[in-house]
Amino acid sequence: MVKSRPYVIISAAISIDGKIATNTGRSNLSSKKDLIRIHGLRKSVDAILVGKNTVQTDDPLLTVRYVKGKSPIRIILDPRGKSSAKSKVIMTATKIPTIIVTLENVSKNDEKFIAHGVQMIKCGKKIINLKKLLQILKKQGINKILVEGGGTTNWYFLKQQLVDEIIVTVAPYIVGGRTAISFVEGKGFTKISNSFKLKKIQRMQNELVLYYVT
Ligand SMILES: NC(=O)C1=CN([C@@H]2O[C@H](COP(=O)(O)OP(=O)(O)OC[C@H]3O[C@@H](n4cnc5c(N)ncnc54)[C@H](O)[C@@H]3O)[C@@H](O)[C@H]2O)C=CC1
Ligand SMILES: Nc1nc(O)c(N)c(N[C@@H]2O[C@H](COP(=O)(O)O)[C@@H](O)[C@H]2O)n1
Repeated sequence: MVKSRPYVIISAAISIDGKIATNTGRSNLSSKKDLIRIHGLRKSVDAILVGKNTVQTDDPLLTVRYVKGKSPIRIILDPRGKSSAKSKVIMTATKIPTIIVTLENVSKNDEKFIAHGVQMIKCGKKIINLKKLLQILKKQGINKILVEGGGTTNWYFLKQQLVDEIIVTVAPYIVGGRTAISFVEGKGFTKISNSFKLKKIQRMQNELVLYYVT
């Protein structure tokens, strides 16, 4: 049965204690070797998706650089369209297709994004309707999406069981701190359920890359 949504992979680097960033937002956890692997993963998907806090904190490019290959479409979940037009991902939108997803009743910031060649998608009234967004993206020919976080975005996808694969690098650091960002933020599950199957383990010096499927 052909799915009406793209295949969704969540990818992240986590500390031994499950954090993806320190309480000051630092997230340089992966080794260069792992970054090369990640850029190979990015090359293999049609789109890469992050939440607006990741754009705000990291000012990422979200491109393929450490290997040869085409950069995927970039998708930012930004319900109120608050991302800065000066962010790298917006400033490079004429070169790499970029989509900003906002809520349906939000349009006052559209112009600043459209001026940079960004495609706007409006989806959802109070929160972005991910099921509807994924159907729209599938219809646009996007068949495989890499969700690169952060923790809140990961929660929204996992809560609605919209994830097919999880690839996490366990990096050899302890981050700690109640306010540091975890791999999955949000309300959290009340029960230990929805287990994932461990498909593969890859050791890279002091890092372990774990591959899970639903
Ligand atoms: N170590 C790693 O692999 C990675 C680390 N990070 C780190 O994670 C941190 C950011 O994570 P978070 O603060 O959790 O934020 P986030 O990057 O997940 O963005 C969350 C925001 O995105 C929007 N959003 C996402 N899904 C939505 C939905 N379904 N409906 C409506 N709005 C939605 C909301 O505005 C929400 O507040 C940064 O410090 C960054 O450095 C980010 C990606 C990867
Ligand atoms: N897998 C992974 N390992 C890390 O150590 C990371 N810090 C991240 N961060 C993600 O990559 C984005 C930066 O990408 P660019 O180098 O700017 O293309 C960052 O925003 C996170 O999404 N990921």
